[in-house]
Amino acid sequence: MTDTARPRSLFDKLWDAHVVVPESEDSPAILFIDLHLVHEVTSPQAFAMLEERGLAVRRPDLTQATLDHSTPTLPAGADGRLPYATEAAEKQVRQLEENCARHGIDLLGLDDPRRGIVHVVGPELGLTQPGKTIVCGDSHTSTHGAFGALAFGIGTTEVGHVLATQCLLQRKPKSMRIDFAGELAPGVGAKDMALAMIAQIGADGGQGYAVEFAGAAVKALSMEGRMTLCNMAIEAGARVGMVAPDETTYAYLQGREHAPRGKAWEAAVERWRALPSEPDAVFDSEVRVDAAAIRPMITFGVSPDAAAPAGGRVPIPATADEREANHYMRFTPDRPFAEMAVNRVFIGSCTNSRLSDLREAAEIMRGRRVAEGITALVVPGSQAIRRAAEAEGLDTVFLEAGAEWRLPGCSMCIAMNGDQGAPGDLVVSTSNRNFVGRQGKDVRTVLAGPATAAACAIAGHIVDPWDYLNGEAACAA
Ligand SMILES: CC(C)[C@H](C(=O)O)[C@@H](O)C(=O)O
Ligand code: SF4
Repeated sequence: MTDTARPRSLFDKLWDAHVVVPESEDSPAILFIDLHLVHEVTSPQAFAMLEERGLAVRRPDLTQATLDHSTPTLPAGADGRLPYATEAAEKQVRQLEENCARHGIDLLGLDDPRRGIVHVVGPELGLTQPGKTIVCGDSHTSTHGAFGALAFGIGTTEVGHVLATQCLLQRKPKSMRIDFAGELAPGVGAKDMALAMIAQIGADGGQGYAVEFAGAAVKALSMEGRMTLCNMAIEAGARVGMVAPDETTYAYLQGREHAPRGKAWEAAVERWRALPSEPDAVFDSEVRVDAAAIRPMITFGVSPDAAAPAGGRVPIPATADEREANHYMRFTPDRPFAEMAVNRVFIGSCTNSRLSDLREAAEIMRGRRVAEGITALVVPGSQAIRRAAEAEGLDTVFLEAGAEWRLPGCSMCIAMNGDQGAPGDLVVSTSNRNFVGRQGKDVRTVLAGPATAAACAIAGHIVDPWDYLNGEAACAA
């Protein structure tokens, strides 16, 4: 039962407000879900389950679907056909189109000017709002927590449960607050914060916890930066990452397609202002990260916690796992990262494909050329971002630098659509997972922020983006 006298955290408030039936020893709580996001990979079996049981979708009005994982990022060929990687990919797309049509679910279809990666379009359309419970059959649903929502990934069976009932069985996780104290150095971004945090607490450091990111450096982040940070919560093992809503949040949301308007907007903001954790709220675990000490980061292993400053040296592997990871990555221990040659660069994914990310990459690429022999792919997170980037000429910057400018989707983040590295390639990627084979068979992935990835494309090897940034940052380096 809720102890109303206890000072509550943002997470407590979100949880309490959505409990339909409280948790007991024998049974998890039943939570009401305010927004269910759906994509083509984890929904086919869930819809099939509904069919088998003759069930309808309980709340199509609270369900939003998009196509992102399997969609090509190259346009249709001369025959008018999209270059799908496999028949299975095309089938997934068709299946979601049919399922949405049958159940009256709004789908951001292939030709929809609002289509994009599920975790990019939810916020963009103003569907993601403070105070909501948001689920999706996708682990990076934590991204939406950037708005002060309780958002987490669920499995396909649970997707079926939510489609059928708009509710979900859940046990309340423990709570953790990660406080980023101090101010970031110039040229350091949210991705660097995420990688530094994961390196500090480990890829399982957040397991079993709902994490609230707090502190001056988090407060100073844009919504894009907060989304990047919450997106990576899952890579620290936490299913939930959150940031308390504030003026930055409201300014981002106001006027968006699904945001409340007029009097309803004012009432909503008033409700949202009551959400942040109370000063005395108690967390099961508290972590402090020294934000000022963070440098542009990269990963050097096959787990996101194997992260270090890009300007440093390859750590000497100490355990059997580290030796195995090092063997796969083929990095020379104790040598500068800058000696490690790069084959490909991917700028995109739900972690780093928003307009601010593209601007950051373009700032480095402007007036420079991608190094000989390197393929650089820039994939905006949504059609809206693609249009906005083109309106300010970022596409020209990338193309003139010798990079490719593609259509929105998950693309090389997971390589389900055919965009992938060749065996042995070293790929510097702004995505969130560096697992073995994630970007193609035997591909070695180095995770980084957009500025670092762009700088690596220009240099042809791993590099600290501070080498390319002028003014203050260069002096600080
Ligand atoms: C395809 C989907 C189930 C998966 C996820 O849950 O995260 C994907 O988005 C990923 O990033 O690995
Ligand atoms: S961009 Fe990558 S991490 Fe994000 S939803 Fe797509 S596959 Fe998953």
